[in-house]
Amino acid sequence: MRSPSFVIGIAGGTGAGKTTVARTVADHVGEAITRIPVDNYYEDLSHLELTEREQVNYDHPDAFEWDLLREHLETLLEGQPIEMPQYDFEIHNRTDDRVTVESSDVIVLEGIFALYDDAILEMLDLCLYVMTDADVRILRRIERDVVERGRDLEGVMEQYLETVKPMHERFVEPTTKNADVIIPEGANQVAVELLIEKIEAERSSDSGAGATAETAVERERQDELTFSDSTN
Ligand SMILES: Nc1ncnc2c1ncn2[C@@H]1O[C@H](COP(=O)(O)OP(=O)(O)O)[C@@H](O)[C@H]1O
Ligand SMILES: Nc1ccn([C@@H]2O[C@H](COP(=O)(O)O)[C@@H](O)[C@H]2O)c(=O)n1
Repeated sequence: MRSPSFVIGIAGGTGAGKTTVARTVADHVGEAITRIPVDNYYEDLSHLELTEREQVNYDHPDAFEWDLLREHLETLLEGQPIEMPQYDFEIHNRTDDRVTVESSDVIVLEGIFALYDDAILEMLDLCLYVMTDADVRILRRIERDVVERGRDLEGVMEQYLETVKPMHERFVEPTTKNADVIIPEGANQVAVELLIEKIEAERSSDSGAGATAETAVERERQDELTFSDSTN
Protein backbone atom coordinates (compact mmCIF):
# COMPACT_ATOMS: atom_id res chain seq x y z
CA MET A 1 0.00 0.00 0.00
CA ARG A 2 1.32 3.44 -1.00
CA SER A 3 1.78 6.14 1.68
CA PRO A 4 -0.14 9.42 1.26
CA SER A 5 1.67 12.16 -0.62
CA PHE A 6 -0.31 15.06 0.85
CA VAL A 7 -2.11 15.62 4.17
CA ILE A 8 -4.49 18.55 4.58
CA GLY A 9 -6.13 19.93 7.73
CA ILE A 10 -9.35 21.96 7.43
CA ALA A 11 -10.40 23.82 10.59
CA GLY A 12 -12.90 26.59 11.31
CA GLY A 13 -15.86 27.35 13.53
CA THR A 14 -19.01 25.31 13.61
CA GLY A 15 -21.07 25.90 10.47
CA ALA A 16 -18.16 27.59 8.70
CA GLY A 17 -18.34 25.16 5.78
CA LYS A 18 -15.45 22.77 6.57
CA THR A 19 -17.36 19.61 5.67
CA THR A 20 -18.71 21.19 2.50
CA VAL A 21 -15.19 22.19 1.39
CA ALA A 22 -13.82 18.73 2.21
CA ARG A 23 -16.68 16.92 0.45
CA THR A 24 -16.53 19.14 -2.64
CA VAL A 25 -12.81 18.55 -2.96
CA ALA A 26 -13.24 14.80 -2.36
CA ASP A 27 -15.95 14.63 -5.06
CA HIS A 28 -13.53 16.17 -7.57
CA VAL A 29 -10.44 14.23 -6.63
CA GLY A 30 -12.29 10.92 -6.20
CA GLU A 31 -10.91 7.77 -4.61
CA ALA A 32 -7.48 9.29 -4.09
CA ILE A 33 -8.81 11.11 -0.99
CA THR A 34 -9.42 9.77 2.52
CA ARG A 35 -11.62 12.13 4.58
CA ILE A 36 -11.26 12.02 8.36
CA PRO A 37 -13.91 13.98 10.31
CA VAL A 38 -12.45 14.92 13.72
CA ASP A 39 -16.05 14.62 15.08
CA ASN A 40 -15.70 10.83 14.86
CA TYR A 41 -13.07 11.08 17.58
CA TYR A 42 -15.30 12.51 20.29
CA GLU A 43 -14.68 10.48 23.47
CA ASP A 44 -16.83 7.40 23.98
CA LEU A 45 -19.42 8.50 26.57
CA SER A 46 -21.27 5.21 26.91
CA HIS A 47 -20.75 5.32 30.67
CA LEU A 48 -23.06 8.39 30.86
CA GLU A 49 -26.85 8.58 30.58
CA LEU A 50 -28.29 10.49 27.60
CA THR A 51 -29.39 13.33 29.91
CA GLU A 52 -25.80 13.59 31.19
CA ARG A 53 -24.34 13.45 27.70
CA GLU A 54 -26.61 16.33 26.69
CA GLN A 55 -24.82 18.51 29.25
CA VAL A 56 -21.25 17.83 28.03
CA ASN A 57 -19.17 20.67 26.59
CA TYR A 58 -18.48 19.39 23.06
CA ASP A 59 -16.50 22.47 22.09
CA HIS A 60 -13.67 21.95 24.57
CA PRO A 61 -10.54 20.09 23.32
CA ASP A 62 -10.89 17.63 26.23
CA ALA A 63 -14.05 16.24 24.60
CA PHE A 64 -11.89 14.41 22.02
CA GLU A 65 -9.87 11.20 22.15
CA TRP A 66 -6.64 12.71 20.84
CA ASP A 67 -4.49 9.61 21.33
CA LEU A 68 -6.72 7.58 19.04
CA LEU A 69 -6.84 10.30 16.38
CA ARG A 70 -3.03 10.68 16.40
CA GLU A 71 -2.57 6.91 16.23
CA HIS A 72 -5.02 6.61 13.31
CA LEU A 73 -3.33 9.40 11.36
CA GLU A 74 0.07 7.79 11.89
CA THR A 75 -1.33 4.47 10.66
CA LEU A 76 -2.77 6.10 7.52
CA LEU A 77 0.56 7.86 6.92
CA GLU A 78 2.21 4.46 6.96
CA GLY A 79 -0.23 3.45 4.22
CA GLN A 80 -2.22 1.12 6.48
CA PRO A 81 -6.03 1.05 6.97
CA ILE A 82 -7.79 2.12 10.19
CA GLU A 83 -11.03 1.12 11.92
CA MET A 84 -12.60 4.58 12.23
CA PRO A 85 -15.23 5.16 14.94
CA GLN A 86 -18.58 6.60 13.86
CA TYR A 87 -20.40 9.39 15.70
CA ASP A 88 -24.13 9.92 16.19
CA PHE A 89 -25.02 13.52 17.10
CA GLU A 90 -28.59 12.53 18.04
CA ILE A 91 -27.41 10.32 20.92
CA HIS A 92 -24.28 12.39 21.68
CA ASN A 93 -22.12 9.32 21.40
CA ARG A 94 -20.18 6.94 19.18
CA THR A 95 -22.13 4.15 17.62
CA ASP A 96 -21.03 0.53 17.92
CA ASP A 97 -19.93 0.60 14.27
CA ARG A 98 -16.39 0.96 13.04
CA VAL A 99 -15.71 1.63 9.39
CA THR A 100 -12.58 0.34 7.69
CA VAL A 101 -10.90 3.33 6.07
CA GLU A 102 -8.09 2.70 3.62
CA SER A 103 -5.17 5.06 3.31
CA SER A 104 -4.90 6.89 0.01
CA ASP A 105 -2.87 9.50 -1.81
CA VAL A 106 -4.45 12.49 -0.04
CA ILE A 107 -5.69 12.61 3.56
CA VAL A 108 -8.12 15.38 4.59
CA LEU A 109 -8.62 15.92 8.32
CA GLU A 110 -11.59 18.16 8.99
CA GLY A 111 -13.11 19.57 12.18
CA ILE A 112 -13.21 22.49 14.60
CA PHE A 113 -9.92 21.28 16.15
CA ALA A 114 -8.12 20.09 13.02
CA LEU A 115 -5.37 22.68 13.59
CA TYR A 116 -5.22 22.42 17.39
CA ASP A 117 -2.91 19.57 18.40
CA ASP A 118 0.86 20.03 17.99
CA ALA A 119 1.55 16.39 17.08
CA ILE A 120 -1.18 16.48 14.45
CA LEU A 121 0.05 19.80 13.05
CA GLU A 122 3.42 18.06 12.47
CA MET A 123 1.67 15.55 10.21
CA LEU A 124 -0.10 18.15 8.06
CA ASP A 125 1.35 19.45 4.79
CA LEU A 126 -1.29 22.13 4.26
CA CYS A 127 -3.33 23.87 6.99
CA LEU A 128 -6.57 25.61 6.00
CA TYR A 129 -8.92 27.63 8.18
CA VAL A 130 -12.43 28.28 6.89
CA MET A 131 -13.39 31.74 8.13
CA THR A 132 -17.09 32.57 8.14
CA ASP A 133 -18.87 35.29 10.14
CA ALA A 134 -20.40 34.13 13.42
CA ASP A 135 -23.92 35.28 12.45
CA VAL A 136 -23.82 33.23 9.24
CA ARG A 137 -22.46 30.22 11.12
CA ILE A 138 -25.14 30.24 13.82
CA LEU A 139 -27.91 30.56 11.22
CA ARG A 140 -26.45 27.58 9.32
CA ARG A 141 -26.03 25.66 12.54
CA ILE A 142 -29.63 26.21 13.70
CA GLU A 143 -30.93 24.86 10.41
CA ARG A 144 -28.53 21.90 10.35
CA ASP A 145 -28.92 20.91 14.01
CA VAL A 146 -32.71 20.99 13.84
CA VAL A 147 -32.99 19.21 10.49
CA GLU A 148 -30.05 16.75 10.67
CA ARG A 149 -29.05 16.40 14.31
CA GLY A 150 -32.47 16.06 16.00
CA ARG A 151 -32.22 19.23 18.12
CA ASP A 152 -34.80 21.88 19.04
CA LEU A 153 -34.30 25.59 18.48
CA GLU A 154 -34.19 26.48 22.17
CA GLY A 155 -31.52 23.86 22.88
CA VAL A 156 -29.37 24.99 19.96
CA MET A 157 -29.51 28.62 21.13
CA GLU A 158 -28.73 27.72 24.74
CA GLN A 159 -25.78 25.49 23.76
CA TYR A 160 -24.45 28.18 21.45
CA LEU A 161 -24.36 30.85 24.15
CA GLU A 162 -23.14 28.59 26.97
CA THR A 163 -20.37 26.62 25.28
CA VAL A 164 -20.10 26.91 21.49
CA LYS A 165 -19.42 30.66 21.30
CA PRO A 166 -17.06 31.02 24.31
CA MET A 167 -15.08 27.87 23.37
CA HIS A 168 -14.84 29.05 19.77
CA GLU A 169 -13.30 32.32 20.93
CA ARG A 170 -11.00 30.62 23.43
CA PHE A 171 -9.81 27.55 21.52
CA VAL A 172 -10.93 27.40 17.89
CA GLU A 173 -10.39 30.87 16.47
CA PRO A 174 -6.82 31.13 17.88
CA THR A 175 -5.88 28.17 15.63
CA THR A 176 -6.02 30.58 12.67
CA LYS A 177 -2.38 31.25 13.60
CA ASN A 178 -1.58 27.68 12.49
CA ALA A 179 -3.21 28.12 9.08
CA ASP A 180 -1.28 28.48 5.84
CA VAL A 181 -4.39 29.69 4.05
CA ILE A 182 -7.67 31.26 5.22
CA ILE A 183 -10.72 30.38 3.11
CA PRO A 184 -13.47 32.99 3.38
CA GLU A 185 -17.16 31.97 3.57
CA GLY A 186 -16.74 28.23 3.30
CA ALA A 187 -17.09 26.44 0.01
CA ASN A 188 -16.36 29.44 -2.23
CA GLN A 189 -15.71 28.33 -5.77
CA VAL A 190 -12.34 30.02 -6.31
CA ALA A 191 -10.85 28.66 -3.08
CA VAL A 192 -12.10 25.15 -3.78
CA GLU A 193 -10.76 25.23 -7.36
CA LEU A 194 -7.34 26.43 -6.11
CA LEU A 195 -7.31 23.66 -3.52
CA ILE A 196 -8.11 21.03 -6.13
CA GLU A 197 -5.34 22.40 -8.38
CA LYS A 198 -2.87 22.29 -5.48
CA ILE A 199 -3.81 18.68 -4.67
CA GLU A 200 -3.44 17.62 -8.31
CA ALA A 201 -0.05 19.40 -8.52
CA GLU A 202 1.21 17.70 -5.33
CA ARG A 203 0.02 14.31 -6.55
CA SER A 204 1.66 14.64 -9.94
CA SER A 205 4.90 16.04 -8.50
CA ASP A 206 4.98 13.13 -6.05
CA SER A 207 4.48 10.54 -8.78
CA GLY A 208 7.02 12.51 -10.88
CA ALA A 209 9.57 12.27 -8.06
CA GLY A 210 8.84 8.56 -7.84
CA ALA A 211 9.40 8.18 -11.55
CA THR A 212 12.70 10.09 -11.36
CA ALA A 213 13.90 7.94 -8.49
CA GLU A 214 12.94 4.81 -10.40
CA THR A 215 14.75 6.08 -13.46
CA ALA A 216 17.88 6.78 -11.40
CA VAL A 217 17.78 3.29 -9.87
CA GLU A 218 17.18 1.79 -13.30
CA ARG A 219 20.10 3.82 -14.73
CA GLU A 220 22.40 2.64 -11.92
CA ARG A 221 21.37 -0.94 -12.63
CA GLN A 222 22.06 -0.43 -16.35
CA ASP A 223 25.52 1.02 -15.49
CA GLU A 224 26.26 -2.01 -13.29
CA LEU A 225 25.21 -4.31 -16.11
CA THR A 226 27.36 -2.39 -18.58
CA PHE A 227 30.29 -2.57 -16.14
CA SER A 228 29.90 -6.34 -15.59
CA ASP A 229 29.45 -6.84 -19.33
CA SER A 230 32.72 -5.06 -20.06
CA THR A 231 34.59 -7.03 -17.42
CA ASN A 232 33.31 -10.38 -18.65
N1 LIG B 1 -20.37 28.68 0.89
C1 LIG B 1 -21.54 28.31 1.39
N2 LIG B 1 -22.67 28.99 1.04
C2 LIG B 1 -23.85 28.64 1.55
N3 LIG B 1 -24.07 27.62 2.41
C3 LIG B 1 -23.00 26.91 2.77
C4 LIG B 1 -21.68 27.22 2.29
N4 LIG B 1 -20.82 26.33 2.86
C5 LIG B 1 -21.54 25.54 3.64
N5 LIG B 1 -22.87 25.87 3.59
C6 LIG B 1 -23.98 25.24 4.31
O1 LIG B 1 -23.80 25.53 5.69
C7 LIG B 1 -24.12 24.38 6.49
C8 LIG B 1 -22.92 24.03 7.35
O2 LIG B 1 -21.88 23.64 6.48
P1 LIG B 1 -20.84 22.52 6.92
O3 LIG B 1 -19.95 22.30 5.74
O4 LIG B 1 -21.55 21.34 7.49
O5 LIG B 1 -20.07 23.31 8.06
P2 LIG B 1 -19.03 22.79 9.13
O6 LIG B 1 -18.54 21.44 8.69
O7 LIG B 1 -17.95 23.81 9.14
O8 LIG B 1 -19.79 22.74 10.43
C9 LIG B 1 -24.52 23.27 5.53
O9 LIG B 1 -25.92 23.23 5.48
C10 LIG B 1 -23.95 23.72 4.19
O10 LIG B 1 -24.73 23.30 3.12
N1 LIG C 1 -22.83 15.48 20.73
C1 LIG C 1 -22.41 16.58 20.10
C2 LIG C 1 -21.13 16.69 19.59
C3 LIG C 1 -20.78 17.85 18.95
N2 LIG C 1 -21.65 18.87 18.84
C4 LIG C 1 -21.27 20.10 18.15
O1 LIG C 1 -20.69 19.84 16.91
C5 LIG C 1 -19.88 20.94 16.56
C6 LIG C 1 -18.73 20.48 15.69
O2 LIG C 1 -19.21 20.00 14.47
P1 LIG C 1 -19.30 20.95 13.17
O3 LIG C 1 -19.68 20.00 12.08
O4 LIG C 1 -20.32 22.00 13.44
O5 LIG C 1 -17.94 21.55 12.99
C7 LIG C 1 -19.37 21.55 17.85
O6 LIG C 1 -19.51 22.95 17.81
C8 LIG C 1 -20.26 20.91 18.94
O7 LIG C 1 -20.95 21.88 19.67
C9 LIG C 1 -22.91 18.75 19.37
O8 LIG C 1 -23.72 19.69 19.26
N3 LIG C 1 -23.26 17.61 19.98
